[in-house]
Amino acid sequence: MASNSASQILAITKTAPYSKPRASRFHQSRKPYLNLCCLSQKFSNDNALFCLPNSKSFPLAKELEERNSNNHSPTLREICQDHVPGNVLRRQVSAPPPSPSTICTSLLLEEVGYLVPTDVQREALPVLFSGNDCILHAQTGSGKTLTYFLLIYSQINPKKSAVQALIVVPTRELGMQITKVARMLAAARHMDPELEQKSYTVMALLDGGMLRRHKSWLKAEPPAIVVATIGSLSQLLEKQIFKLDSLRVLVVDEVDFLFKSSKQVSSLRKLLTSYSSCNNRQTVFASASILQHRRFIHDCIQQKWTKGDVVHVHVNRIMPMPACLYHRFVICGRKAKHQVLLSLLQSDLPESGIIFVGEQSEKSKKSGQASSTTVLIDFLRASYEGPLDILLLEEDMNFNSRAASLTDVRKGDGYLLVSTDIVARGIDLPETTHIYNFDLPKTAIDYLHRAGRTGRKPFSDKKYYVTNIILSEERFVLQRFENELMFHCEELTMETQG
Ligand SMILES: Nc1ncnc2c1ncn2[C@@H]1O[C@H](COP(=O)(O)OP(=O)(O)OP(=O)(O)O)[C@@H](O)[C@H]1O
Repeated sequence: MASNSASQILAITKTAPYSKPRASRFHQSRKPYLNLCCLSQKFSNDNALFCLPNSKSFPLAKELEERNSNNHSPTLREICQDHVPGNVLRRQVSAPPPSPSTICTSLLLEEVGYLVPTDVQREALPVLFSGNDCILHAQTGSGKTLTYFLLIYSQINPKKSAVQALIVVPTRELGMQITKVARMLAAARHMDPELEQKSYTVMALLDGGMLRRHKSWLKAEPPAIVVATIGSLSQLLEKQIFKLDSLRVLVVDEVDFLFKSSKQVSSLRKLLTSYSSCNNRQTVFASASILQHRRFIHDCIQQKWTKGDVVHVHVNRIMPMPACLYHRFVICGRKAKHQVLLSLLQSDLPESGIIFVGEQSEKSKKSGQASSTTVLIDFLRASYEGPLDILLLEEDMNFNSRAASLTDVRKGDGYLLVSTDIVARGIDLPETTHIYNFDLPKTAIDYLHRAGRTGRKPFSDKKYYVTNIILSEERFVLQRFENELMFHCEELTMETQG
């Protein structure tokens, strides 16, 4: 994928009906000046995280023409430029005009093929551009990240030396992914004639990072955007290494996960109320799963985590699980699980897959037993003869090895990633076609997020597979997940059953 990116951008641009570069007339003409060389250089390094639709399946110019002639629903760019008159939000408060950087960002998205907004983008962007706080509650893989970045890039000023946007994430891995998206979108500044000299700086303040180096950077020249895990962020805020006085947008991604975590919740509350005030910023909470959302919204207002007119954008409320996922289960004995997985891999021929394994208990660690992940990896390395790379990612690995696994996954050669729930939240690996629950997750919400690591191409009509390898006594647990999340799981019978 990475090696194709430059040619994809060029291919799309050839078909796009754009005029010659006229930077000074940019705003009147609404036709972009796109520094292709510069963009293609940037994308060739970073795009592995951002699935670029291929130009053949995404005929931009043709689609634009058709949409223009058919009284179409708005494109992403139009939403950003016009704030969509007559949109879902009726109580628009004095909406500011779209900033050049919002338009540039949307133009950049269009150039890489992101023409049509996803449901959550269509519903939430007008709300966000109107200045409201927002709870983005939409399926996994539905494009919530871009939604809040379009808001961020509409609000921040690269000429100002202060932290203006903060994105809080639960894991280092998700933080690294979001930082890359932020940096990719920052490339849009090259299309804005007013911002020639200044760039949007993005800092990743993540657990396991080099905080000492970050401290000097924060003091010398505060970045416009910070992506942080709550632990690292709190350390620096407590020591007053930097302040959030100029904060315009605060995003808490995977908000339900962070509020559920006993380690992180008190720091999160402090961030939301003591280090900055909801009256001075726009607050965005995002997740595919917000249990008891009415209660949560009530708490948001009561505790002043958000302003009183926070809008709950809830997409696909009837069906929390993406419709493109096809769920199956195989019942077998404990000892046959490895063999069943192997047979599934041989018959499914995944393009890439993630195999979720339960975390090792403290008791089993203390007794010196090998973890299930290690046993499984050893088994696959000895028995799997297919073309995919077998990789491991789990909490107990050090940060460097974790980063190396993710880099290998993103090389694009096809992978079988054996992992614990550490990759279940937010990680975007669009090449994943199959999920295997080697061990069932503990809760329905965990099932939803694990399953959501596949089916991450918003407009694809492909089917993606989630397969559960269970013991007969676990059938009722899976049934409970099915009822709670309203999906159907089909039984698969296999000859290798033990
Ligand atoms: N308008 C769009 N057109 C095409 N692809 C898009 C669009 N918006 C987002 N995407 C792509 O969809 C994929 C999923 O997006 P994203 O990671 O934001 O999902 P999410 O809603 O945050 O999911 P999760 O809840 O699992 O974190 C990404 O690869 C992203 O590049």
